[in-house]
Amino acid sequence: MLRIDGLSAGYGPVGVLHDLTLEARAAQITCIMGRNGAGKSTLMKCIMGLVPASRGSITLDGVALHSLPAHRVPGHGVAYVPQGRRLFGPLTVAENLQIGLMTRNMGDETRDRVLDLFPRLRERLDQVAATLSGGEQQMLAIGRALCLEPKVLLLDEPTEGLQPSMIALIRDVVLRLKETGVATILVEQRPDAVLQLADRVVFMANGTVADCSERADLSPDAPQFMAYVGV
Ligand SMILES: Nc1ncnc2c1ncn2[C@@H]1O[C@H](COP(=O)(O)OP(=O)(O)OP(=O)(O)O)[C@@H](O)[C@H]1O
Repeated sequence: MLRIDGLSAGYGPVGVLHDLTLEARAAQITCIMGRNGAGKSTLMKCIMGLVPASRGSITLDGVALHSLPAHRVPGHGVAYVPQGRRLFGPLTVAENLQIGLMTRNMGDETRDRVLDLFPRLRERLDQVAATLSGGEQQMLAIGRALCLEPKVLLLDEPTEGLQPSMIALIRDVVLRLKETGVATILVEQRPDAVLQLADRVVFMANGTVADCSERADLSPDAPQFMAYVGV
């Protein structure tokens, strides 16, 4: 289980996260919602060690991630698909996947599992990543993350700007990963998607957790959506 306790972090003197506490459990999808600037992406970066914690702790099954250098966090089974995907554009699909595989010394079996989830990538292994469509790039970004066989998967608005069929595909993949025990933290702004996917919904405001609800306790007109997302 990923535990975040009393986390504060920011950029230089600017504080963004304040005394934030949450858990992401294995085989659960934890959705993070909040208005623009609430600190959702900063939280993801902090878990990955890309933004240092100034207070508090982030632990995964007892390992103190907050005291590791950023390049060692993925090795502990935490994979991150940032907003904007950040692929290696000049490299091919196969090379991008290879970089994911090498991070945790995974082999052909893992690669095959990922390509089974995204058959379109299998057809395009030699294509340069920068020439893929937006949806294909997102598949590759998620596929590369899955090449780590992660215990925890961080997805920052993975369906932003995608067409409905691609959104449905990504939703199905996230649900299948849940069945395999992955703890997913999904930043998502659309209540309909959250209500389909989430086990728990964490609403952030001003860099901290303003509300945490079980999905079963939320309906499409739940006041939290209006209060913390404005929809
Ligand atoms: N590199 C940075 N340097 C300084 N301030 C930053 C930096 N990145 C983000 N911030 C600030 O941190 C605050 C939180 O930003 P963050 O991107 O975490 O919010 P968010 O909830 O993900 O927003 P959005 O929904 O718009 O993506 C914002 O006020 C933003 O301006």
